[in-house]
Amino acid sequence: MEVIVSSFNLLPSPSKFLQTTIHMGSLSVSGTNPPPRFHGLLRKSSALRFSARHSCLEVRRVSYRPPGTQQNLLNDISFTLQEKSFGLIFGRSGSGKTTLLQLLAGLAKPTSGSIYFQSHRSDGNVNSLPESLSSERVGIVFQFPERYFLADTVLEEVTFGWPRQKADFAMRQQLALNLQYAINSAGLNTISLDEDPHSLSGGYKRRLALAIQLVQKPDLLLLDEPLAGLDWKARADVVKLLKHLKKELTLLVGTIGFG
Ligand SMILES: Nc1ncnc2c1ncn2[C@@H]1O[C@H](COP(=O)(O)OP(=O)(O)OP(=O)(O)O)[C@@H](O)[C@H]1O
Repeated sequence: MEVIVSSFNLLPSPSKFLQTTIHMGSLSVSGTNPPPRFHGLLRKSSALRFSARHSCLEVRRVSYRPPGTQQNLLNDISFTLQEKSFGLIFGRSGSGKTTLLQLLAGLAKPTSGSIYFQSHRSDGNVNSLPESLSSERVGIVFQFPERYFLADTVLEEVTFGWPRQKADFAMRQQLALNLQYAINSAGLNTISLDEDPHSLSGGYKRRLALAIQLVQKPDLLLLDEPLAGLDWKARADVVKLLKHLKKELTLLVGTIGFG
């Protein structure tokens, strides 16, 4: 099994394209190129610069063995991803991409190793204690997210997880701002919020899935095969949207790639 995490903003040389190869079991892969469908996103992110103070997602020596099994699905994985950059995990089907994303989203706990946000000063030294990835700070969009739509309207779908009891004014104001941010950021402002989610085009369904996560204003957004099942036009649409989103948050995408 193998998983490759590729990013143009891996530390410690942010201006240079670096590729981290993650060794799993006895196999390793090197010299592999990212899948072409994400090239535009990766090229753009190489132009990013460190800000005076920046925060990174740090994955350190993470291994994972599902409870009750004898074999590790992930072995000794380490990488760093700078905030507001785009990272790509690519590997063969069954190599563990989804498992890694689930660990990052806190849906399962690593058997060993650690996952945290670390803030750095401009000289590269750490600035504070590591912070855990709380569920409010991390969003995850699963493969074919439209299969999990439950509501009758776009508005209900985006606000599905909101508190049902009466919120005070400050909270309602914050929720309204978050809603506006999610709708605008996901490019849903051209459709009616009364629309049935199931009647949307493939590309708009993916936009809606993104809006559902964006409404909680995460720092890190994880996407599992965000282009799967889309035609070329919808794919281009989603890639364009991701390019826009990486200006505001850290994106990590899992996708099939063979090198
Ligand atoms: N809870 C579990 N117990 C045992 N095996 C598991 C468990 N979860 C996943 N697996 C196995 O671990 C391997 C990695 O699965 P995972 O879904 O993470 O791979 P993937 O790279 O995302 O695959 P794909 O590209 O096909 O989605 C697969 O062989 C899968 O069957």
